Amino acid sequence: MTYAQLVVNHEAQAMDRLFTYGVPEGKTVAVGQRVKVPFGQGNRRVDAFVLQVTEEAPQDLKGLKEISTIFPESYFEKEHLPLIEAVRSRYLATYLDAVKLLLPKGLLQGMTYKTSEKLYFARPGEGKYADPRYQSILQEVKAHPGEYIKADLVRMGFSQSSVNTLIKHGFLEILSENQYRVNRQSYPDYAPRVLNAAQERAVKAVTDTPGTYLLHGITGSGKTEVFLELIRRNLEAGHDSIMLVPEISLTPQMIERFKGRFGKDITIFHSRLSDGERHDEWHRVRQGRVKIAIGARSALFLPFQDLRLVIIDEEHESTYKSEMSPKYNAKEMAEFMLERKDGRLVMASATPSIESTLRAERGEITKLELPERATAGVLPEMEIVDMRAELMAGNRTIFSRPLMAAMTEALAKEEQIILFLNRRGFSTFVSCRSCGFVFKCPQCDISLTYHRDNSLMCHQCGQRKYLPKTCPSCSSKYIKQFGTGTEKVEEAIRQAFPQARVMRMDRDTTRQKDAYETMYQDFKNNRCDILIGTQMISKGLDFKDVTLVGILAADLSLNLPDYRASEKTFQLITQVAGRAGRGDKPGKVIIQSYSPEEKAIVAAKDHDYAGFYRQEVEMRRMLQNPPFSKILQIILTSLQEEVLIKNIQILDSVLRKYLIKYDKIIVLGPSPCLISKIKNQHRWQILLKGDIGEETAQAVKELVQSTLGKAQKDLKVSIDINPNSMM
Ligand SMILES: Nc1ncnc2c1ncn2[C@@H]1O[C@H](COP(=O)(O)OP(=O)(O)OP(=O)(O)O)[C@@H](O)[C@H]1O
Ligand SMILES: [Zn+2]
Repeated sequence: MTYAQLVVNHEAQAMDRLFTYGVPEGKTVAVGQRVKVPFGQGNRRVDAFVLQVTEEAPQDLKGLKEISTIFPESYFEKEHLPLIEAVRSRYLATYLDAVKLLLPKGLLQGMTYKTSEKLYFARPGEGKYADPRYQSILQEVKAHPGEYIKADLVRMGFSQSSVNTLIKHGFLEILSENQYRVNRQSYPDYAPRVLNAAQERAVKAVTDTPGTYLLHGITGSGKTEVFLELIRRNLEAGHDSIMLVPEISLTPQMIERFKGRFGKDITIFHSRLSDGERHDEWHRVRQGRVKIAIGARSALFLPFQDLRLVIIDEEHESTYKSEMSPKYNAKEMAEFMLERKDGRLVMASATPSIESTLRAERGEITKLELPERATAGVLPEMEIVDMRAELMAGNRTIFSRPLMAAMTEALAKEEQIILFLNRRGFSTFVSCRSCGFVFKCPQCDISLTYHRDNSLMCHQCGQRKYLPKTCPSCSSKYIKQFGTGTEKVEEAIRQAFPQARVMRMDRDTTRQKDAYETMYQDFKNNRCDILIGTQMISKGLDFKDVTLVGILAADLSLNLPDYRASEKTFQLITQVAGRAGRGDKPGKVIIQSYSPEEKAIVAAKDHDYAGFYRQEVEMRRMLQNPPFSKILQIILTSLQEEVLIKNIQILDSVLRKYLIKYDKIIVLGPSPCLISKIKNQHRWQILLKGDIGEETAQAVKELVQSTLGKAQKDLKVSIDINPNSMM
């Protein structure tokens, strides 16, 4: 008899092992196939996936059950097993979580293809069917074979009964086919540029030798052109390529460039696709119909047959680390996958992460540089404005005098302006000027954001309420929003420059499906003078007429309780500033700040990546922060605060006792998280910091599970290695 070891579709931690089942006589199964099996005491039929097939009988044959259904499709191959193991062991995930990465979206919910009944022309109309009302239908279908279903023709104004008659008498034919839910929009050709010397060198280095590369190219240095050329060469050699980008820089412009260069050969895989579309794209890849994918993190696991090139754009972004189980890091997994088949990984950024530059310095990966802009332009001129001095001089507005002057000048010259404000939620809280009371969400414990319709909103849970007229704490009338939101900036701009055409781009204004695309086109075609926005406009945009960038509050991100605050601030300023002066007109950037002496701000002003890196890496080394250590974050959440506190204290003392033998790991906490409550769930955390290897992490995970044991019915645990956020 043949036996199969299966991963069963069951969420419980305790089920995180392989189960052995017998394969029915006369049947075969292979790794990656989906089956149904009777499971548990009630023999409920559940989905499972084959991980191993063996002829060897298991030790304990008692109670062995058989697979009940075998589906024909398989979803992964033997060669994926190391990947599944790696995701499981490095990120403390379950088999099921790891396997799910490789499945098409919606599979376990029973999603299949949409089939549709497409019309084809069969034979010319004759006799009474030569009548124009029939002829016009036949001609239309003949000109567009397989493009219409009946409903389409009716929508176009043809009579339904005429169409039916033509089908009935065999003039038109219906064929049903799997319908791919793909976007067929076509794009103008995006012709290749002649590469400059630095671009040429980078392309050659990567082409010549497999391995991992860090491409450090300043803003506007033409990294995209390097990516396109590398992909073209990889395609020419018959291999598959993936380019990962952060969701927010998958801009219409980026899509335009890739579709315009590679046409239909490419799939764009992002969160705005419906589950159905993702399901279909997965199958297009599986069938080898496309050889290139661009997408967010999860596109890395599309089922390409011969993946040899992965490009990770904006590699410094935190979005490559998943915050949901499995909490994998796509950069690490890409490297893992490619190493095993002599592939090439290119991580690119204008502001590489401290970690990647350190790896390059240590010789673990190869650094390539694009030190100059690809167009005639140079990097913009940068100016820091001390907002404290502005206040002292009596300027209480959001805009400093130098910024006002620069805006006036740019508008007069009919040039475009970008105003950047980071993270709206942080800057628009409402407080009482008499007693200091701050409006917070009673459920989530973060400050509420003021909106212009006089409402307050929690951006964690979405609760909204009206702003009262007086302070709930002291009844004073002097309650006022503090700082600025993008809406307020927009209002102030409209007052200051009533003639200017203004657009605001943030999560509120881009919620509708095509809003982003429309705004992008408007700005590109100079139908707008001033673009106000959040992170969304900080990267990737390449508009030649933008000569002025204003960064309204550079220090907001400096005050995050995170060891990466400084790095993030430097990156953000550099990236936004990089939007200025990309054409042949010189650019100018004004950075408004309340802490103008901060090293992140000064270094960004001086375009001094190397200087910033040296200081920052020393600081990390001194404080033993990553990349010189790992952080393991254990978050407990519960509706019941006492249960939570009691358990986390027990856990803390168990962990401390256990970790005594590891003198290189320190335990921080337990403490309430900065966001101490989400949807009424209280949150506390313990942080471990130090030399935490895979085995240690695994041991800690098991210890956490066993210590909490039954208490887990009242609380949830999340364990994350090097988390994105420590809030
Ligand atoms: N070899 C070249 N010759 C002429 N123009 C080029 C060349 N390479 C790139 N460009 C142009 O330079 C501009 C900037 O290129 P691109 O957008 O690729 O920069 P980038 O490095 O990705 O910048 P960022 O990181 O700021 O987004 C584009 O308009 C592009 O068309
Ligand atoms: Zn809330």
